[in-house]
Amino acid sequence: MQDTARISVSSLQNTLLETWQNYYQLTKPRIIPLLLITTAASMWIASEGKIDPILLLVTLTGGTLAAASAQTLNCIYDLDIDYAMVRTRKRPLPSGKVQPRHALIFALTLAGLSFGLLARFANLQAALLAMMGIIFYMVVYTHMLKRNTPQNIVIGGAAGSIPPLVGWAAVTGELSWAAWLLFGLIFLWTPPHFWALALMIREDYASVNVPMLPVVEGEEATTEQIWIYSLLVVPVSLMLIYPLGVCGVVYGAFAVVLGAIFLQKAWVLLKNPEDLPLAKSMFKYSILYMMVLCTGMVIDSLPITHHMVQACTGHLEALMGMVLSMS
Ligand code: HEM
Ligand SMILES: CC(C)=CCC/C(C)=C/CC/C(C)=C/COP(=O)(O)OP(=O)(O)O
Repeated sequence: MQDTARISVSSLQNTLLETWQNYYQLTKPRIIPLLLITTAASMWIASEGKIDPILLLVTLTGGTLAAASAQTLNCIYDLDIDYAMVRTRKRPLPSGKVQPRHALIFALTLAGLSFGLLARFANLQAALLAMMGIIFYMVVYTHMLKRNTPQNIVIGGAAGSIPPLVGWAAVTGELSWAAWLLFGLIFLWTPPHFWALALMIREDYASVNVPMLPVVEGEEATTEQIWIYSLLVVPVSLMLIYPLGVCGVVYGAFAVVLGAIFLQKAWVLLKNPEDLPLAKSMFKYSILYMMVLCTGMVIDSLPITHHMVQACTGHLEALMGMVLSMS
């Protein structure tokens, strides 16, 4: 009797774990951490390094729920092409592990929880922006653009640029030029990020008639576009320092070094458009770039960083004074 009970408890545990894993995978969980890093960086800048930990927790939780809802809705809408593409056919919906109706209830519940959490414990602006992210991603990118134009991810990239707006609004209740610059930075970063990947999986997209740029215009045109957007990303990343003045020299060092590597990779890819390992390297670096750049924003915003920079500046001025007095 006891053995039977033990077996049924164990099988129930396994079933629950498997169900959790299936719904977890529906949310495309590996993408969400970078969305949250851009949100957190925005919050640290907006709060000038003195962030409220509860507000940070609430906003990142609300952002996670919203992104999870958006990605689940995207999986429901794209069930047909996800089933056909090699890269996506093992996802929970095309593989039949989760039913679309249950996924829809899951996604709408996540969106409701996100809105409630952000509206109650952050503010209405952050909650509405998170919902805007879901709606823009689903209506503009997934429904209107993805299957119809090679500019799909350029315009649709605005969805993935909304998280820092949510973070900024959560801290300040409004959207300043700096918030929109962070939006613009991710907006311009998205094409190099995704088109480098799309170069590697263009046959997959061609098999389901999704007009990604490499499918429609080929590798050369795609690597040219990656180069052009990369040339825009780097100066825009420096605009946080000048003219906006919300980041300082520490962030500047991150932005210059990371940006130089970004441009170098984009340039080499431009000269070798059919080199898929280079495309893979560019895709992976695009993620590292955004991750470390946002880390630089956070470090730069900390009060201790400002004190250290001021101390160094003071020592440098004293040294310069000594050198000048000796000459
Ligand atoms: C329209 C805009 C975007 C498109 C079309 C896009 C597309 C993709 C695709 C297809 C993948 C491969 C995922 C997989 O096969 O499971 C991917 C990976 C990834 N994306 Fe993007 N992406 C976009 C914007 C963003 C944004 C805004 C971020 C974060 C700020 C982001 C972060 C990531 C990360 C971290 C990965 C790696 C996930 C992994 O390691 O498997 N993406 N992206
Ligand atoms: C505030 C808020 C919730 C904003 C939304 C942020 C968000 C979910 C961005 C997703 C960007 C992305 C990875 C798109 C890929 O979709 P795809 O359909 O091209 O990818 P797939 O082919 O791998 O399914």
